[in-house]
Amino acid sequence: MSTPSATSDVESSEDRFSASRPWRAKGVLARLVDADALVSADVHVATRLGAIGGEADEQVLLAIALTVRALREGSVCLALGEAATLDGVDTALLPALDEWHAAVRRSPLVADGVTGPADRPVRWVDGRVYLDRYWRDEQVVRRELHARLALVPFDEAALNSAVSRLFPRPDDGHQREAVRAAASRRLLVLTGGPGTGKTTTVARMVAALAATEPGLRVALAAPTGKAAARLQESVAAEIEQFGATDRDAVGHLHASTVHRLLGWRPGSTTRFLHGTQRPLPHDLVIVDEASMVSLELMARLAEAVRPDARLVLVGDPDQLASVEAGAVLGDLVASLSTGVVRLTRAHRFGAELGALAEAIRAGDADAVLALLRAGDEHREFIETAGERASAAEIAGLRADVESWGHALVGAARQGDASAALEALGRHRLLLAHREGPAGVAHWAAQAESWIAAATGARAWGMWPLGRPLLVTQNDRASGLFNGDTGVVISDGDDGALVAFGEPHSPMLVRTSRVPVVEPVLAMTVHRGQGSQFERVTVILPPAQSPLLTRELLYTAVTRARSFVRVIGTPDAVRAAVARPVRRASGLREPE
Ligand SMILES: Nc1ncnc2c1ncn2[C@@H]1O[C@H](COP(=O)(O)OP(=O)(O)OP(=O)(O)O)[C@@H](O)[C@H]1O
Repeated sequence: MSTPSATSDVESSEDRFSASRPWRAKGVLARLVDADALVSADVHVATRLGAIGGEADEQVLLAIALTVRALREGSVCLALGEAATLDGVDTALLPALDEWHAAVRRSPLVADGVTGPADRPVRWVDGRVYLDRYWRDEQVVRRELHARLALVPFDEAALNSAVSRLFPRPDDGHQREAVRAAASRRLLVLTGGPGTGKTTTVARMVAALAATEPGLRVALAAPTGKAAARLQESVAAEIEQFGATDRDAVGHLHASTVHRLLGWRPGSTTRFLHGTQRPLPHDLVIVDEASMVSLELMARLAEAVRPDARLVLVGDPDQLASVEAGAVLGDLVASLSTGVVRLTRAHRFGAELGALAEAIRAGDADAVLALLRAGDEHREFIETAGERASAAEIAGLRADVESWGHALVGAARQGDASAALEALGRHRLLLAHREGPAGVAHWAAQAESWIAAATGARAWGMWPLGRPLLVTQNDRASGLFNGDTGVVISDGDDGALVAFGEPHSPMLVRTSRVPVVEPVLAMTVHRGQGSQFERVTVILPPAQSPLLTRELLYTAVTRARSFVRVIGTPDAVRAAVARPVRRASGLREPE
């Protein structure tokens, strides 16, 4: 193993105390920090565990630090054999694999294998290194979900008659299959791209299962308050279409966040009221936008659903996964041979955008570029000559933002909440990064100044009329959730109100009661998840950006209902398509 690099010996005092440079890091850990392959927190966790557990072997500390990095990047564990593929990691700095495995397995910090002791902070299983609590969560998810895959008896005659009634069209085949699958096992993973009928299927599935099991207790949930509100609204609209018998059988369905369903305990984000000891009372638990559920939350959910109840996970595994570690939905789709139904027929999403999304999903960069370059009223590719778009290259974006601003400010001045909310959904500017030339901060300021110049609206002060706002914290008092968006509108007098919700049912909140908000003239693709807009412009970062992934491009493109404009270099498009996110986990591995 190596000695500290020459650069670390001549570091400036500023470097020494920078947040990313642990001053106590030595040897290979220091070199990996210098190479930006590790940050201070990775090294800190490893050295603290080493100090507590009496482990000084640099090879073990290196494995732990790289595992912490992997968690930071969304993986659940680190396969030591793949450490050399991590960005910034110089293979020459890594120990020989056999020697490395042996050192980790004999460490007093490490439980060796699935039968290893339960009181060690780190676990090694088949070449993968976990912080032990993630391994335990993975075991819970695997055990609880796999146990639900056994076939269960159900009233076939009642189900068939309900399915024929609820899905009368010949081409509803996949949706009918999904309902049968939900009846025949206690786990269903229902996937599909935007507008493929997932929510419609959920509503009709509840009705069909309620026909076979009168009195069925149903819980609907989603990872965010916004997604839960959207689920509730869509399911309620679908139920309205049912005949009286099915409507009565289903009753009123309320959707909540997964956290609230499990019984949030104040002061703890990881412990809930409901769990193995006190399971949820429901017979059917349906979780929408399940791609955003982390491993940890999925483990708590899986424990809390009664073993004899049904769990239905609904989502699009090709979208960006949860911010926290784990991509459980994707892992389940990749590893389960039963219990997964994918809806493929796009009911709403325009065919042209559907083809583009499919080409991204399939990883076919040539097809993606050809579809983008073909350009029509649904898609536009602004191929920038350099990494930064010129004024001419962003002229179309500017025109869209200005027309968006006119609609927002016009409706706001009239005090017309519905028109303001309708305008809000007309266009959204999406970016991969928060900071930098291709980041939200820069482009939001740009958009705000364009709107101010075009409309004469003031761009300062807390509540300028027409300003779009994003709620950044859940607030029970006002019923607003992190991720909700609204528009400042006139109260008809000298003051302002903020309109939230949907255009057909706006919710008006006094400015004094509005929770923590920020202007939302542009947002990250991550933030845009769970929402759709008429027109979307996505500005890609340089091809080298680590955030530029297939899931990012897919999520951005599928936020558009009718038009998407991609601004960037062809290299950036190719880089995105070529880089599916690989989140390491043991869930994909056979048992
Ligand atoms: N079997 C069907 N027959 C006719 N229309 C349908 C059918 N299934 C879905 N739709 C319609 O297709 C549109 C999209 O359906 P839905 O909202 O259920 O899709 P989704 O996959 O949940 O979309 P998203 O991912 O955006 O939430 C809706 O307008 C819905 O009414």
